[in-house]
Amino acid sequence: MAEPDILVNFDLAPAGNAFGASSSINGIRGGRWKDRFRAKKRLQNKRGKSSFIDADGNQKSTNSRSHSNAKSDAPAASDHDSVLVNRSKAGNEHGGPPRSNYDQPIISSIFSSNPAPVTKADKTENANAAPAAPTNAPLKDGSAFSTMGLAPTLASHLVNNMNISAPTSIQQVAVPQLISSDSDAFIQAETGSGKTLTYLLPLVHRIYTATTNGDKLHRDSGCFAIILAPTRELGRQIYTVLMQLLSHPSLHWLVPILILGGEKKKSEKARIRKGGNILVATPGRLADHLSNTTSLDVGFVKWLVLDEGDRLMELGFEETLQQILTALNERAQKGSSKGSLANLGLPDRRITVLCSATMKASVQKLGDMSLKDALYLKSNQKSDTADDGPKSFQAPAQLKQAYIVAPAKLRLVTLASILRRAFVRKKEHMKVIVFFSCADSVDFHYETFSKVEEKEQSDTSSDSSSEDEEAETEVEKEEENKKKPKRPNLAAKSTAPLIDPAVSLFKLHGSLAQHIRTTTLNDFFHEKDGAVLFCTDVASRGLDLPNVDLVVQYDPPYSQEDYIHRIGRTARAGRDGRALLFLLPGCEEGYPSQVLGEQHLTRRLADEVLKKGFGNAPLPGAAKAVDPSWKKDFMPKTSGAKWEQEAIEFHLDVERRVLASGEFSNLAKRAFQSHIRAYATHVAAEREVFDIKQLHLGHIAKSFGLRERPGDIKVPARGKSGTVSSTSDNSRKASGKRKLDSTNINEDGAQETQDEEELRKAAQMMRKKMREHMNIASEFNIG
Ligand SMILES: Nc1ncnc2c1ncn2[C@@H]1O[C@H](COP(=O)(O)OP(=O)(O)OP(=O)(O)O)[C@@H](O)[C@H]1O
Repeated sequence: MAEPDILVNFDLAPAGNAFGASSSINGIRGGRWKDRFRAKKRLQNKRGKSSFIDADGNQKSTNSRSHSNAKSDAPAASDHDSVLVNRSKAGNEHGGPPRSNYDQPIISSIFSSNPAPVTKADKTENANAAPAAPTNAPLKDGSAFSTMGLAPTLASHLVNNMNISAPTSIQQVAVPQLISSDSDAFIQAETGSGKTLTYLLPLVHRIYTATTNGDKLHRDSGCFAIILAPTRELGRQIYTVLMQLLSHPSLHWLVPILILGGEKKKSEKARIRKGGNILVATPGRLADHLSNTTSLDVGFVKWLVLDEGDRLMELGFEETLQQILTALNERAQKGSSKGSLANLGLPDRRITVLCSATMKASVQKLGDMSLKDALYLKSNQKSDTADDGPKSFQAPAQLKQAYIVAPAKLRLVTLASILRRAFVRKKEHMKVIVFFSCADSVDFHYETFSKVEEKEQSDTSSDSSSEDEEAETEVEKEEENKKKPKRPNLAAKSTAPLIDPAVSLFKLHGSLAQHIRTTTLNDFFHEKDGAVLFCTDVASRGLDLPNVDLVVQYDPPYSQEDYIHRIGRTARAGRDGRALLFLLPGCEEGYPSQVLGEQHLTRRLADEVLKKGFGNAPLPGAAKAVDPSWKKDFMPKTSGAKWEQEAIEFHLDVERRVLASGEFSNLAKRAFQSHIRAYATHVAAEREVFDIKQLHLGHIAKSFGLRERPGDIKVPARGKSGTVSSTSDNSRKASGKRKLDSTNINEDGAQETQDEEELRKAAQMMRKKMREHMNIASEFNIG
């Protein structure tokens, strides 16, 4: 059938604009506009012609079989970088429109009409300057764990079995204090400075020495410590470090328990019944067990650690934390059913330790709620460049921070260029993390860069707990697992031919089922070849992933604290690392000075980055979008630079995939919509820099491979296949809440804490912006 399905993706202006006459198309008169149009298409097909739409929105026609006529029909080579593409070269991977429609050429114009940066790069900056001396590394001044008051067994266990020979600065300051004092404490130190061991070592030391002071304790003696983490991933990581610490034979009686949202409650209950001495938990699930699990004995709890304090507050755990504190106070007054543990050398009162790399109002509020006469413990190590004034946050000095001002339409190709370059010199063990503002955008970009045909099975259902009958005990669970067929590898993992075929691509966000999140992180952690992780902020806090050399913030963070935590996934424990932030030309260029002030960021030039990424060999696994013979006649006369042409081809290939596949197109539309919504939720203090009114929605849509006018983008309703609603309809329904990774937030029992009023205003602004664009012609108003 010659139905021109492709045109449903374009906003056609009234027929008169598109075809030169409102009542006659190619001399065909009368009847409905659609019928005339179909007749015209039939005529064209008979003549062996196909049509294309140029970047200025004009319908053109040319002979697709004979190149001799091509020049006369084609648009004159324009000063902008449009290119004619024969889409028949591409496969129809997702069951898109019929192939005949796919043969129509399209135009791309990513290098035209881009706003120029409003600020100039500082010529004196040298991005290749040697990094400063590390500020979060183990000390090299002869400091040793054995001289810090730690039990010799523990100190030698660290050196001999955990390969940790010298303390970091914060460990040197805080461990002796926490061993000798019963005061509450607030530990503030840079990302990757070893805060986990800083609070674990003193409490394990004190429980260990208590066993040598009096009666032997055992797993049933009660819970001595609770460690709360804001995310399940972080909870699991803390638990792993704790297990390593307790793997010494003299400590094997000390049993840790992990209880997390998203895990089976019944098996957790069984573990709690068996007894455990140190509990690592997410707040929502702990509150649940405190209310419903009678065997959870917290009458003895002597330590409460609140890791990533600000994040705990941000995710809306304030009320839950208050409940937990109240429950712990009540149970402490009642005492434990196991009797008294007096005179064992454990603290008389419960010590609360609050931990964070950043200090902001929410941490102070949590401190007010939970701490009493607390010690403020911070690292002694100063960076060569920083002054001594109080800091709300600071990045490790050796971390090289940079930003790039990339126009919206060039964002995708710039990202491709950066990722490709990242693996040129080294692949082994090299890892990159790319942060996006929302789960939909992660999904879209993951799909864009993935090798679609060979993608491994990935399950995106959001709840894993309902899929199996819950096992009563660990033993029963084991038995059940043996009977079950082996699960395929469920990691959200793929290969990345558009970066490098040897590189693996992973994705992580809160809408993935818990078992996929866990497997994905685990696989990324152990990946020996090059690997890239596309993720939301679910991976920004506390995660300790080895060999992360580069952190890219493709979407800027929601606050300066998020910035610090995101870049803190690299340059850990004294290692080198690089961080790159994407900004749009215009008001966003103020971000480094207006928001990050204390940090020093060098500027990288978008052109230079693109040249490096696209100037050499074509992307290894990329399908070639442009038929060379067409290219000869129609490749635009821009600067003629190879890198520009390669970048255009890369982008066209993505646009082509969007046009060809309903599924991929829906992914792109959802991602675009969620991206805009997310943009509207930047904190009020930063809204001058992230001003939604300045966004060019058409250009943003382009970076998602979309060619429609933003107002015409029909975003499919989630879960109701076949039903679509326009972006503007959906945005009308938008709550405006920053609930971008909802599973992560809600399953753990957190509520929104963002100022409702502030968010409502943001949503209003976003809706206004969308309405404005409904009626404004842009380059997407084709026809
Ligand atoms: N004394 C030490 N010597 C060498 N490596 C260490 C030392 N202490 C901790 N590490 C390692 O440093 C890395 C970072 O530790 P950790 O995750 O505790 O940092 P953090 O300060 O909590 O970071 P974040 O603020 O990002 O959560 C881990 O891989 C850990 O094993």
